[in-house]
Amino acid sequence: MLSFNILLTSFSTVAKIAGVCLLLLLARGVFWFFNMMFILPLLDPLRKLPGPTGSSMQNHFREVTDPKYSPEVHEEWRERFGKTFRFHGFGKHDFRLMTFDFRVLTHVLNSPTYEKPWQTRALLARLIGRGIFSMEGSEHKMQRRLIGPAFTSTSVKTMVPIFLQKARQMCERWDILISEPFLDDVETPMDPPPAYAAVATASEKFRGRTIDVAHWTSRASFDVIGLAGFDYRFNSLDDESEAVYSAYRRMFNVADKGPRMRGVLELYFPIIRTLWPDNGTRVTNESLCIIDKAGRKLVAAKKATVLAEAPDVQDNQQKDILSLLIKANLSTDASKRLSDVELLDQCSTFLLAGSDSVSLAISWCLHYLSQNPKIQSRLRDELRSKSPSLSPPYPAIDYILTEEKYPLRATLPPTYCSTDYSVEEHWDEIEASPYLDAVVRETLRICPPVHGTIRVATADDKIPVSHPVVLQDGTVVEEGGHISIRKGSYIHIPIEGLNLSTEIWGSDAQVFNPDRWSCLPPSARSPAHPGLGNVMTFGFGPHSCLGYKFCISEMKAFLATMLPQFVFTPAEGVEISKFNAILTRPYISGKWDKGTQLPIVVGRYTT
Ligand code: HEM
Repeated sequence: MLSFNILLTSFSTVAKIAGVCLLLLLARGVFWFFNMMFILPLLDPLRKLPGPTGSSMQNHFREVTDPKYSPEVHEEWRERFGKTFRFHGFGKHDFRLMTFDFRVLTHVLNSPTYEKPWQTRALLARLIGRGIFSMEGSEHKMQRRLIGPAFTSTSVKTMVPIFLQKARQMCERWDILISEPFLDDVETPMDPPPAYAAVATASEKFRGRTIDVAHWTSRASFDVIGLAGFDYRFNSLDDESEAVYSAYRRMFNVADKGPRMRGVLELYFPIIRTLWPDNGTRVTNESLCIIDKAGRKLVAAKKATVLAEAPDVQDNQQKDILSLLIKANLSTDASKRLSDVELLDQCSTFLLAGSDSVSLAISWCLHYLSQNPKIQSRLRDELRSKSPSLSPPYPAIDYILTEEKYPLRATLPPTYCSTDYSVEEHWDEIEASPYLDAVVRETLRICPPVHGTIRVATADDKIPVSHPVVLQDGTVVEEGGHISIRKGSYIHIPIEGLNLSTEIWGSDAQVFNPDRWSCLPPSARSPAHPGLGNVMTFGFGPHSCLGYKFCISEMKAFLATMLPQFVFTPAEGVEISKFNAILTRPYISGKWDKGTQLPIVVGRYTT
């Protein structure tokens, strides 16, 4: 009886303590909520800035991030509130900064006070590990120093044969698709589209087939980064069921659906994934497992090769990015070296950063060319006039990969080996095509695959402005003055908004006009415009895109291979829309559930 009483007393003591703890926890929660909703906003210096309002729980995420609305909304806000203003994040209490003032942007993107928010880094780390994307501070600096040399112009030039070879291979697949007998339920031969009537011979019907170009460029660019990044043959152009490729596709098909409430909850409470995994979590985990296994093998094999190599073998010659990275890693101070896991994370980073982004840029370019037949014809004429090698029937098409010059390419199909034309000559012709350069730049301007990026202030700060900001109370912060921002505030960098700003690009900013690149307005030129290549597409500052040159070269190689051979026209009755989920993707309006798609009629160009 006594022991029962003792038990009862101890139980009631424990219950009391638990009750008090619970109450304290609840009080802490209530205080946190009250503080976040009512006290902190009163003290937030951003509340003084002009900007759009809304009801207490209204957010502006759709206006800021959805490409369906963002181009118009950004322009309207900039005109109404000036270059620097605030909008609402998760509700009226959540003030966020947006700016079109390059002085503000330069400060934010260059200062160590501003970092990528932990939410962005956690989301990326879940998918691609802790690579350079999720690094900040000294760790980031160290990784950038190691990785940077693998992306110089010289290094990228050694990758050109891969770009050209994969572009050729994709064109061959398209050619086969176009040549296949037309089945009633797939496609029928058709009259040439009016803009191309002149190019079809009288006896020949224009042979065109609707091809989902986004699907094919995605496969091609994955193969490219496999070879250029790790000398690994995904071969997804031939077989899209390749294990690592399909694991990536499955994983990103989940992520590409965009943020859902569950995803946001998982970010704050990752335990949900373990306790209550849904189908998306299972698919992601399985995919990560496959990628991890393949990646470990690859890193181990590469490391062994690099270690076995004579130390005097020249860098930047016939080397994939991972080999260059391993070599640089080995020659660095042991305490600063990347571990095998970190090397693996870099591989995943390159796969994410280097495949879909470029494939989308190429796809969007084909979309704009299909809608602008005159621009398309002019580009084709330029490419065909440059060199016989750029005109069908490609007398020297096997020139591209000569084994003695490009031993790395020894792993590629033997059909691409002959010696009658050098890659250098071919590439020089492509590089010396001004209209191609303008088309590529214009595509990257008008449809940047990365729609925007975010930074968070890690300390209270004062940001200099180069354009006056009229505060809510009428006070003016003059040019050269400062606006205050407090620790924890978010800054949205509107990449697309800046690329489409009429103030920078002129009244035709939303028009696809490659000619603008022969006479840029001063506001779009350096030093007024600090972006890489005069656009914001690749950012600038210490976190700017490492793959900028890689991307431009790959795009040029693909367009220079496709355009002389094919004609692109919009698929009839299909309207294409943009969706922003990690990257800006095309889909058929009303059919987002079918995922990324960009159907275009691809016809053979005949003279
Ligand atoms: C159209 C193609 C591409 C676009 C639009 C693009 C865009 C960007 C942007 C905007 C950033 C900066 C993000 C931020 O500041 O928050 C970035 C960073 C980066 N990009 Fe790209 N990128 C492209 C292609 C590539 C390619 C092909 C590679 C590599 C093969 C690559 C590798 C990287 C890396 C490693 C970073 C992180 C740099 C750092 O944090 O120091 N990108 N990219």
